[in-house]
Amino acid sequence: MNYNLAKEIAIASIQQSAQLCQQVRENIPKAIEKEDKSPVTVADFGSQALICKALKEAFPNIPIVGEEDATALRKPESVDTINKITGYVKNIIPSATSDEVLNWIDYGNGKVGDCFWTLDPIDGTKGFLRQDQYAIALALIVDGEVKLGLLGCPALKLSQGETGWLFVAERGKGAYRMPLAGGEMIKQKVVDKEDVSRFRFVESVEASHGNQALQNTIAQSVGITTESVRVDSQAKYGIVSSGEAALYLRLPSPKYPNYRENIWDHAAGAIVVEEAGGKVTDMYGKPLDFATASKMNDNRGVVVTNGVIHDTVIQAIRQENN
Ligand SMILES: Nc1ncnc2c1ncn2[C@@H]1O[C@H](COP(=O)(O)O)[C@@H](OP(=O)(O)O)[C@H]1O
Ligand SMILES: [Mg+2]
Ligand SMILES: [Mg+2]
Ligand SMILES: [Mg+2]
Repeated sequence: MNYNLAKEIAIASIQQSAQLCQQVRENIPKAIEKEDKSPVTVADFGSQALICKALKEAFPNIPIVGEEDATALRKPESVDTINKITGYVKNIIPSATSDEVLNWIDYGNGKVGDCFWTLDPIDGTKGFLRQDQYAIALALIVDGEVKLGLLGCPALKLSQGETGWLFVAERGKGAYRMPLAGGEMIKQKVVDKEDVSRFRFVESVEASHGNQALQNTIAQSVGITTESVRVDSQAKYGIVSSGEAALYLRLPSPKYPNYRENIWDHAAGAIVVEEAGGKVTDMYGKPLDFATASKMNDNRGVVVTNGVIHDTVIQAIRQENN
């Protein structure tokens, strides 16, 4: 597999998708409710259409396991929505028709296998709707291992540089970030233990996506006394990978004890942190399973660290659970 070509196609399609998402955001999009009651917007669909089209044209035989699906859009009552999505896609691909856009979205109905992409066209839809953080997350998984991961974070501002970053990581070749609009690649490195000033922890904004009380207890028990930084989406992985936080905790919400994490919510972020020297496991220290299904049925929670504190965090979680 030519990972350089894959990276190039992925970067270009994420940049296109970020343009569409930002255009939608300027027009204050409305949430559409999905069957599972979670929100989706015309940007989620438009982003999935653009990225799936680009990937399928370059790699026709590699399935794409994407979050969204066009079934609901094919219903007669959804004609306004699909026309709106196609309008935004046409700003990027003028020749696009609604039928093509529906088919491009449904390229994302691929199944996990020995080589597949997983795509979250907008991770953090609630953040996107709130005009806060969101991420366009794409990963390539080969023989059960994440080989490539890309995170487009159009609204992310770090301690230096402009707003809008694109994180790129290839297994064994390090993690980098570049300005989303293009520019120099900056090597990523997680925070050292000594750098206490950046020894912060990040967690979701949405209380229902984690266990904020327990997350704060665990963070304090490993010496992080500052308030948590609440951020939507896998931008949290970009922040840990940039060395601007030491820990991202995502413990199961007591309200949804049977919830299982989607692979598209973590695959890209995981390699972006691992290739910057960090570590990503579930709350028991088990590796995340990106190979078996689109949900990580045998994992509970997610722990993301700078590596050096990982075992201490897992130990602290074990103690709290006894
Ligand atoms: N009860 C729950 N526990 C954990 N994650 C959840 C959840 N309900 C939804 N999510 C996931 O949380 C993701 C957003 O993560 P974060 O909280 O870090 O912003 C959502 O992705 P989408 O926004 O792509 O649907 C969704 O998949
Ligand atoms: Mg969603
Ligand atoms: Mg998501
Ligand atoms: Mg999503």
